[in-house]
Amino acid sequence: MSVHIGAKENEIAETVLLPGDPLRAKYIAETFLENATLYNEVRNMFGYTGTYKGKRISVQGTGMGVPSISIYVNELINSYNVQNLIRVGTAGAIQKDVKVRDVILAMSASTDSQINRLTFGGIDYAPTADFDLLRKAYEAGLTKGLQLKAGNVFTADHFYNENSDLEKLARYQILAIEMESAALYTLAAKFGRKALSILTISDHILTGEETTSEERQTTFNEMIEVALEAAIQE
Ligand SMILES: O=P(O)(O)O[C@H]1O[C@H](CO)[C@@H](O)[C@H]1O
Ligand SMILES: O=c1cc[nH]c(=O)[nH]1
Repeated sequence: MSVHIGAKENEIAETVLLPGDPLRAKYIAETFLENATLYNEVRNMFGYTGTYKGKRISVQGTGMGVPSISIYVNELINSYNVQNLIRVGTAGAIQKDVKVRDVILAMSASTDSQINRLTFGGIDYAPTADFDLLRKAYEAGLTKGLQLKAGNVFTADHFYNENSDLEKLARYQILAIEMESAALYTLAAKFGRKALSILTISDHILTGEETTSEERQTTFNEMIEVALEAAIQE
């Protein structure tokens, strides 16, 4: 096992879905995976492995924010040799034409996190999704009759931030705000793995419209199905 994941060697599949909320991991395993077994309960950050349409898939909660997801992604890659990492998260929209319950694909992730500044010094590194996974997810969406939006998201260190200039971010075409993708993409690049964030809009920061916490924990099935359909092609 690794420091934060209690799985034995080979108990985690090479493709892993990554929700922030561990109860969303439980919901995904119980609703979509066959023969799912729980491999991690450390810190209640549930992780399961099962099969989807015959392909072995895992789902691991990551917690909220860059430091937390960074721990799980590092350990999944370095201790369990995970190859494909697909975040299935929620985000707050800041564009008028991005609506609550829309599913978006994060092509890239801008951030106010210091983590890449600490890594790269003066360089503004651009965390980017794996194109092949992005293409597969987009096509899975088309097959389901969804025209998924793809673009730049903002990975924020704050959930509550009175200083952020959302109008400016919107003007520069940021679609939505969340808290993990920049770290996921940077770590996947560092270790030569494939990563993608698929995000359901849980609330609209401009209009105040929001989903319930129960919905964030469960449902959002379109996002999960798109992720699983992309995952089984890996
Ligand atoms: O729903 P998850 O995947 O946790 O994602 C979003 O929700 C949390 C904030 O409520 C942050 O982790 C943010 O990125
Ligand atoms: O990080 C997040 C996630 C959902 N909604 C937000 O406003 N921020």
